[in-house]
Amino acid sequence: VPTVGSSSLPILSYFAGRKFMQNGRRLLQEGYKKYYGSVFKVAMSDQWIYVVSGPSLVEEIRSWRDDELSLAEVFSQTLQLELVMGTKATKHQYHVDLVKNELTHNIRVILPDVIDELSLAVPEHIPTKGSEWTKVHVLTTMQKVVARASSRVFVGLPACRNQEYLDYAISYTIDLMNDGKVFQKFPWIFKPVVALLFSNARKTLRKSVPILKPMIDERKAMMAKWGDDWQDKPSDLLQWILDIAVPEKETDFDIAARLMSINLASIHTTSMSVTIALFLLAQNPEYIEPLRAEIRSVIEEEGWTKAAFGRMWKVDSFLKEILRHWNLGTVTLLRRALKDIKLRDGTVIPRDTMIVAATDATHNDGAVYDGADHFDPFRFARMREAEGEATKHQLVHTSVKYMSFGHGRHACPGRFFVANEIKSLLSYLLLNYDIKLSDDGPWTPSYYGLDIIPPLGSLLFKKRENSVHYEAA
Ligand code: HEM
Repeated sequence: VPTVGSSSLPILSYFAGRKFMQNGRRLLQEGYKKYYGSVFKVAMSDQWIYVVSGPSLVEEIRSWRDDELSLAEVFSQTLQLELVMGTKATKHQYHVDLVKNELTHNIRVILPDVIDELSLAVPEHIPTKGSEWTKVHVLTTMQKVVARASSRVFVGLPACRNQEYLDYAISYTIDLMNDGKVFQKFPWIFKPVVALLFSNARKTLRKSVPILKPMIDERKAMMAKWGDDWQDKPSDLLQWILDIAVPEKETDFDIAARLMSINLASIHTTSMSVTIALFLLAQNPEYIEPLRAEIRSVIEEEGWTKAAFGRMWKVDSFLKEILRHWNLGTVTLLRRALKDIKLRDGTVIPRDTMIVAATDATHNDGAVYDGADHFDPFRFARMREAEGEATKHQLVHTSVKYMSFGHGRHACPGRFFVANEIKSLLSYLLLNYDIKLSDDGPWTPSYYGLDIIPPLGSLLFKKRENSVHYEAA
């Protein structure tokens, strides 16, 4: 397997790995061009990653079984997940299926709650006065708003308004990443002890348990009294988890660990995407009116409903184009080989290495998208207008050409929910606020290692005179 950006010799590849943090995106694009349709490898400071490109290899990767190429095992060793979260939540991840099935099928029912929560959380976190411009740090504000709206459907009231719980929900991801950096410094034999004694994520998770406990106890009492169903039985992730966890005799810690796993997958991905969207709008004010006009007209006809968000083709396209052009990670479909994997072309991916798809390079390939290096907010809306193409170019549709949510069996199960959540939030913001750049200036997209660096500055927000009353239909 050819190497890009370094020598294969261990010491040289170590230094190349450090360089990868700065110029990883360029190296992946270089490897993609040179070895399109085959496999190349790049050095990261602690491991090699094998990169595939082209439709047939992406299809091949996604077709391997989980006991051969595993998504769950990608970070489980480096982050010592079993010790941080316990065996139950790491080994039997039924909470992922609950997102895929229950959450997705209930979007119409839970959307009014999301909208209700947003309508309270946004003015609280964007406290404008009269017609003055107010400077707002966008990423941290969106984390708080998204954590609260998402928690409304993950744990319901009152925990979704408990600031301490929300802080844990937000910090869990950051704690895990910081833990990973600490664990990396120890030989494997000491990692379990270090994880048990020093993991911040484990501490955060433990601190969330007493906050959730009264709700868990109350719901368990209702389940004991009424069985499977009762009037006003909550429709939220906590309840769907309890429906399985209680007969399985899982502990409160196991239940909290499942909730935190979903917070991990959802809060930062969503808030980063919204933050990028807001900066792009402030930097390109000409995008705002077409979006606002579309939002206003469909909400006037349909109310704040799933049907309305389904008809927002321009908003959908704008969001899809953001993730096409600046995907949150340069690669997706991350998998760890649990044994030597022999691909159809004879390439062998050695056991215990990571294999990924070159998502950013594919998305920015001129042969895949016309004018790929140009951000074209309404490209997907135009593509949908062609005969028979209306669903193929929706935000939630994945393919070998569009892998921002992965592709195949493990494609992001939260994407249907998040498409509605982001559209609700963006609609609320655009109808109620004017937005412009602050003296922090515009966002210049860049990546560190495999990840995008989201906008870290502030924007100015001003309440619009003709704000739209926000009410779930
Ligand atoms: C813009 C926001 C989001 C992006 C860009 C995103 C992207 C992704 C990607 C790339 C994957 C890996 C897919 C693969 O490797 O094949 C993934 C997995 C996952 N996502 Fe998302 N996601 C987002 C929001 C959410 C939300 C809101 C939830 C929950 C409500 C969620 C839940 C999950 C879960 C549980 C998995 C693991 C799937 C599995 O293990 O099979 N995501 N997501």
